[in-house]
Amino acid sequence: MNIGIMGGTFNPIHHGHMILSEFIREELSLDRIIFIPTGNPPHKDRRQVLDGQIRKEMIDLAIESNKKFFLSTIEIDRNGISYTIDTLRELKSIYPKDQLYMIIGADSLLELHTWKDFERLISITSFIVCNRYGSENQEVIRRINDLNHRYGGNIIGIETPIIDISSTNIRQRVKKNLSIKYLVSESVEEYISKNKLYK
Ligand SMILES: Nc1ncnc2c1ncn2[C@@H]1O[C@H](COP(=O)(O)OP(=O)(O)OP(=O)(O)O)[C@@H](O)[C@H]1O
Ligand SMILES: O=C(O)c1ccc[n+]([C@@H]2O[C@H](COP(=O)([O-])O)[C@@H](O)[C@H]2O)c1
Repeated sequence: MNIGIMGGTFNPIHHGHMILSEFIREELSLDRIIFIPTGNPPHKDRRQVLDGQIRKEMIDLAIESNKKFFLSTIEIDRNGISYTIDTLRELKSIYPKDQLYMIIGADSLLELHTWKDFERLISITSFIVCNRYGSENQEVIRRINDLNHRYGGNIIGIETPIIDISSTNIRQRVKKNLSIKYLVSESVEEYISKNKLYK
């Protein structure tokens, strides 16, 4: 199987994540996409991040209608900070015969050199990079070529639609009592409202 791994804080999951995952799945003929919410995210202020169980429940709701979308709680279930190198090692032992592709946005690519064991990570992982509003295309291409050349990486840039949605913006809108309709699924919108999240 060809499997896309969509890792993220998902605080909350939004239509940017969903549209890009489906786009990449189709473009690369992937058999499935596995969403992996971070337990304790390495590069984010934990005080701003909702409990893993709540973020997981929102992902469950959002992906319910797509049979090719799956959720894994390996990072939430693991103690300590969720490093991608550990997650990929675990996934490779679960899926030894399958091809794994780690999907990231261009903003994450520009920070990749700060990730744990990044040289090793790049040499053992195929990355798919999506365009992101605010990340300059030429810089992204230059960075991909440089990492592939210097570290023997297999980083592939894909021309994806630019979708200017972020979890940060959604949290800010909820706080200001502004609508988040069409930014997240209806089920996630209801869940956020019912549980008074991000107030
Ligand atoms: N609109 C988007 N376009 C392209 N990539 C995205 C988009 N939203 C998220 N991503 C990518 O999805 C992955 C997980 O993102 P994450 O859950 O942190 O969402 P976010 O919207 O970036 O959150 P926050 O605003 O809280 O930083 C990251 O690799 C990120 O670059
Ligand atoms: O392994 C690391 O050091 C590392 C540092 C920053 C981010 N990541 C991963 O990158 C993915 C997107 O992260 P984020 O913070 O944008 O939600 C998610 O799977 C994180 O676990 C991983």
